[in-house]
Amino acid sequence: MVTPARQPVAGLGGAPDAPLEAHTPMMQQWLRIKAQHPNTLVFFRMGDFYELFYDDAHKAARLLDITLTHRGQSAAAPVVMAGVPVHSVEAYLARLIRLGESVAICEQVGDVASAKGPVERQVVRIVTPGTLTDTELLADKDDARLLALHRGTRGACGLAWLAVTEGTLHLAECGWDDLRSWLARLAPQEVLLSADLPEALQAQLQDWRQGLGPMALTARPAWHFDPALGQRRLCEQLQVASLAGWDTQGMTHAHAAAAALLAYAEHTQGRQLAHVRALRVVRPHTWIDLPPTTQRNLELTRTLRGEAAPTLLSLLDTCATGMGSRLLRRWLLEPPRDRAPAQARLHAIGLLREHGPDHVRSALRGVADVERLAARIALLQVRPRELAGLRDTLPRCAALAAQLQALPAVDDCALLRDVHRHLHPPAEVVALLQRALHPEPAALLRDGGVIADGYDPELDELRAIQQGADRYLVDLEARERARTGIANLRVQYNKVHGFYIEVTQGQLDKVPADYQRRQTLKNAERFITPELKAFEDKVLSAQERALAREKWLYDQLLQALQPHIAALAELARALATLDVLATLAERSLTLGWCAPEFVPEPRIDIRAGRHPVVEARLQETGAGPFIPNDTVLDGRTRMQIITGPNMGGKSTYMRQVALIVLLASIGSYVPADACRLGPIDAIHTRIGAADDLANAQSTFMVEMTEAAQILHHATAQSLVLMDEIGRGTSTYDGLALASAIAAHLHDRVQAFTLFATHYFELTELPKRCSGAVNMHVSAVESQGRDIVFLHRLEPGPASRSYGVQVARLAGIPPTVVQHARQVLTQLEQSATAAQAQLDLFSAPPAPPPETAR
Ligand SMILES: Nc1ncnc2c1ncn2[C@@H]1O[C@H](COP(=O)(O)OP(=O)(O)OP(=O)(O)O)[C@@H](O)[C@H]1O
Repeated sequence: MVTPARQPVAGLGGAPDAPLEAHTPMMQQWLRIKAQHPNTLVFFRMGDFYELFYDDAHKAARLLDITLTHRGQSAAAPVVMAGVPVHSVEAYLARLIRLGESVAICEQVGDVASAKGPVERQVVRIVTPGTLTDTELLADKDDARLLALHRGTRGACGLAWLAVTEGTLHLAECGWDDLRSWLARLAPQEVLLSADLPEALQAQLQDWRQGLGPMALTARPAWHFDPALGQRRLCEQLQVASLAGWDTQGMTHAHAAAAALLAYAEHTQGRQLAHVRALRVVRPHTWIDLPPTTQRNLELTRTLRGEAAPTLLSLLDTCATGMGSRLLRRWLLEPPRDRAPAQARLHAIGLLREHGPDHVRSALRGVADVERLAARIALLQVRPRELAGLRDTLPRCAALAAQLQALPAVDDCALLRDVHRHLHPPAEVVALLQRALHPEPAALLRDGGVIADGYDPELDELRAIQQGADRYLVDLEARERARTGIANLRVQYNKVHGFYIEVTQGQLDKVPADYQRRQTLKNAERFITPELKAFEDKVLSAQERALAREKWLYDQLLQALQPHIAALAELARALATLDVLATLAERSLTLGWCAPEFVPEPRIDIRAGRHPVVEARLQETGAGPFIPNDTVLDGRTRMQIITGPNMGGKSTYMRQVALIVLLASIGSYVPADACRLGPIDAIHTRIGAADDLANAQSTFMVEMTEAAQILHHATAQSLVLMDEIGRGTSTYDGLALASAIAAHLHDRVQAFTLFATHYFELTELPKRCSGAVNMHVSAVESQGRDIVFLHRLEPGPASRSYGVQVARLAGIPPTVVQHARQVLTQLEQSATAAQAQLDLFSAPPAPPPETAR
């Protein structure tokens, strides 16, 4: 029995639920394919269009703003459909991917001419936000990262991630509480989770997405997350007998995640990832912690408004290649705690600075994206022109290697030596590409003209037939004119009718008997002769055979390149590393930065430090010079209580310290005259006030949640920035909390702390706390009332806050300002009287007994 047709939203009927047999053969084919891809939009190739049916069509029409139509009947109901033209599919895909959708591309793989019933179709690849490899869909500077998350027992999480275009798998384990930080840092476009992850946790992940940018969540069957399977698949992937070399025994949660990750990546690409041969295990304390709030507040890769510039990354990224830009972003977000890698980078940057990085940078400009190309070759997706780009790039690498070798003292620099070693492209690949590829190949393989002349005798012969055709047709025309006496007889070709001889009306009486009529026009007739027909068959079949031969040769070429994928991936890493090092060298020279020095004892000692982004903006706008400031924090002085007027530069100063610490830790030069830095394990920030309305959290709640996280996680090796904590509530509550938090950070946590506040009462803290000092940003009043910010950090507390003066500058009406002045005077008088009794920094009371909680 046929089940009643579903009524789709737009009122157009559809019958996807009817039994299969009730459908037309083509819709049966679609339904079978759709059943295998229930959560994915199926782009079903029909001639020059990709069509979507039923619910997919409704969804696509809504998301892409394309027309919903219906055509014919299947299972006694009209077939609801929407389509996009094949030639512009990339633009539609890009839109869907940005919206977090996935698309299964289903192509006609059978022979249209010989097919009985609908031509055979297959899903050839699945395009998802986390597995993009297409150059058109993926910006040069962005990675598409796929992460699989496995939640094990007691909140332990296994993570496995990769960028399909990159070739390195990563594994890590963390607690559920730290997961958000990991997600913020790794910024995956797509997260795979087990379908049986409890709903509450799924909801939490959904919530986190609000603050973390676009991140699609894709549920996968629970059995895909199998640790034993993961271990086996990792061994297969890395082509090793055991994972002992990576010391991942015991990382069962990460193995489980890897199983799901690899299965999904292969499922979407339709093949094994032959180019993914490297594994990196990230241990919990490998990187300096940069919680999501820190990444946001310091505007590392995005401004507070979510824009790409001006940020630290946008200031740094003058990389010559997309590979370099992507690596630089990774360096910035993954600063190692171990100082050895930073030392190595600093050494290399120093050398490049000495000899001018410009020649290396100009040699890198225009170099093809070897990293992505290696992946696309491995996935058999690479296009002819991309391969031509690779062919033209490879010889340049050898020239780059020669340039590097010419640098004096390069042999003393381990990192540059390593780069140099990998800058030699496999000679076979260079020779093969130069021989096989046409100097300027067509964009698409199906157009032909991709394989070079002289590479394959059979192809050359087929091409000779086509090229000989022109000569032959001119000869034939001359011969027929002579034979028939028709002077204006013409031999021509069009796509519909093939070759023909055209004779005008007035000459028809001269047409010989062997001319067969093909077409009648208004003023002429078109004919064919047995000779021309035979010629036509030969030429057309030569053309078809040449195209088929080119396709076969191209496939052979890709196969021949497969053994060299690993070498190309190494080459790509070397190019990217060199690009970033040369970029950091250039930046340091252009912006006047210095090399930091690492010391084993606790210390943040910065001379004449600057905020690089604010400084650049001041320079751009011609708004005066940036005033540098010193910072001295060490084993004895661990906390600065910073006071001073609004707009005085407190936030700028605190952020600049954090940015300098971060830059030094990634091995970059820093915006200062000198910088000595001890070990650092985290940068925590509590800055600004942002309502999290989406999560129903008030400004104050957000403030306290962030402060709580810092108090729980910071250690004596952490840098903590606290900007105006407590201002989200009543004055007394705020003051009480701010003083208790400052005391806790000083006494218990002992983190390096920069504590900016408008509560003057907090300037009393250094009297009791020997590790704390008062600092203030200076300002002076000029001409009686106007305030001039000096932006200089000086010892001691600020004498006043100048809030009313700043309000005046901001344009508050004079009567209101005057009123405020009067209120302020009264408040100050009564506060002086009350202050004597208040002891904010008496020792905290004993904690309540355990049972009382
Ligand atoms: N060292 C400096 N040299 C030059 N200009 C500076 C300096 N520091 C800050 N400024 C300028 O002053 C502006 C205000 O600085 P900032 O936001 O750091 O002040 P603030 O003391 O934190 O203010 P508020 O207390 O209102 O948050 C900055 O946008 C910048 O243009």
